[in-house]
Amino acid sequence: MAPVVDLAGVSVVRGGNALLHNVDWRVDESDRWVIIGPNGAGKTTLLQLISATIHPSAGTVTLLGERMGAVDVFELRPRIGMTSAALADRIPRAESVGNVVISASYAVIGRWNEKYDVLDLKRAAFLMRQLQVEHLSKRTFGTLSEGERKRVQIARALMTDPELLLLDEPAAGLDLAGREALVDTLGDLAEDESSPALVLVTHHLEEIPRGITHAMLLAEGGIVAAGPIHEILTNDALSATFGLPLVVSTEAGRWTARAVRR
Ligand SMILES: Nc1ncnc2c1ncn2[C@@H]1O[C@H](COP(=O)(O)OP(=O)(O)OP(=O)(O)O)[C@@H](O)[C@H]1O
Repeated sequence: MAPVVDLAGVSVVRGGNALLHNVDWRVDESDRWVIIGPNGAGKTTLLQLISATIHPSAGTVTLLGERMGAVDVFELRPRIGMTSAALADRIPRAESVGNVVISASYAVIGRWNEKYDVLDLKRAAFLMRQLQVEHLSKRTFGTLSEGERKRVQIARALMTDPELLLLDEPAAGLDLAGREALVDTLGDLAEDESSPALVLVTHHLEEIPRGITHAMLLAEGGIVAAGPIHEILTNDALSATFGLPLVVSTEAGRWTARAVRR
């Protein structure tokens, strides 16, 4: 089976600075990855690469078996689902939740004059049920809480039945109860074998859901460590990534990190 993501010797340079340098990385179909790193590490740049949004300055990026530069990105993008704060900002606040979700099948935000078939309507209803927002389908996006908006965005990202799902800081800005509820839903998604390959970016180990199989630690545009999560999230590797002594612990599939008291 071809990898879902295959990066070889990838660098991204802007204004003479290497935002990413010499990144080699492979994501397989059954993988669920978390990418962790401090502000400015290059996490968003990496997601832009693997969502076919930007091209590398050097190296090769192969997504879903298609090499970037040799494929029409407009054919590739519907095969990749993504949520991020930047995409959320583009959703019209007056649009209904049902329309926000279903309009992804036409790669537009919000409904215009498209005709949806029964399968589209059924899939949108199924996803709203899965993300527990079915009762909100007639509400406008602008009236939702932050936690409800995150769930609607994930349902929208899954609408095209993508082969790769990218979640950029899905739990950012949620209160404790909202975070725990969303992380639990993401755990169900990650543990479901029928889910697409998953790549989730976060700053906080507490936001890693159950079912995540792999971790990448990123700092200053380079990979500090990447591989099976229990081999990667060690005190030493995490301390090196964030530049301070940290202790990592794990219980019942969840992770925490705290600074060592001097
Ligand atoms: N177009 C650009 N030109 C120059 N520098 C850029 C450009 N875009 C991003 N950068 C810089 O590249 C670095 C990596 O940015 P990126 O957004 O990928 O980091 P990040 O890990 O997602 O950070 P955060 O956790 O704060 O969101 C940052 O220092 C940023 O200022």
